[in-house]
Amino acid sequence: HIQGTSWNTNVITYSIGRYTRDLGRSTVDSLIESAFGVWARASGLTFTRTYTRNADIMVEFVTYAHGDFYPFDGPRGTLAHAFGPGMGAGGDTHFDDDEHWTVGGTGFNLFVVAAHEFGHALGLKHSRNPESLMYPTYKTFRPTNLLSREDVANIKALY
Ligand SMILES: COc1ccc(S(=O)(=O)[C@H](CC(=O)O)C(F)F)cc1
Ligand SMILES: [Zn+2]
Ligand SMILES: [Zn+2]
Repeated sequence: HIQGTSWNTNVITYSIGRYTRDLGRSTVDSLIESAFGVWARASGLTFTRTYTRNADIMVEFVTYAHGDFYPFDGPRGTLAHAFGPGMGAGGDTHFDDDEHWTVGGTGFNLFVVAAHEFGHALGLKHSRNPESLMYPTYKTFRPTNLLSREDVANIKALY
């Protein structure tokens, strides 16, 4: 995973490939859009959805081996991963479809996990601050203010 690099454009395209069956497509679409919106507000970046496979960030729900060197592991464990900025697989974000993806309540909150992964897709590494979205372990966040002051400072330092 290329870390620490950043995109050299302010308009970043994304495309959604395979979906999960845990949620309706329009629900997934809006959660993904909202997760990008968290970073757009803090960075001034613009995220534009396209319907081609050569978008900067390809978003997919996959299981086990899925075409990169990071196969998923079934339920729990790794929930998702994202490549750092770059051509080709750079930025691509994969969700383990063996997890139960939810809007809230039991299972893993897709909005929260996606916002964390998109932090990686934009070039952010993990934080040691448990209050930060980029802290390495999943927890339920107050969906109102997902980003810590540190998250905001780190994305502003990159863009
Ligand atoms: C808060 O968002 C997340 C926390 C932890 C994860 S993870 O447990 O899947 C993590 C992957 C990651 O940090 O992106 C682990 F190393 F696999 C994903 C999203
Ligand atoms: Zn993958
Ligand atoms: Zn992470």
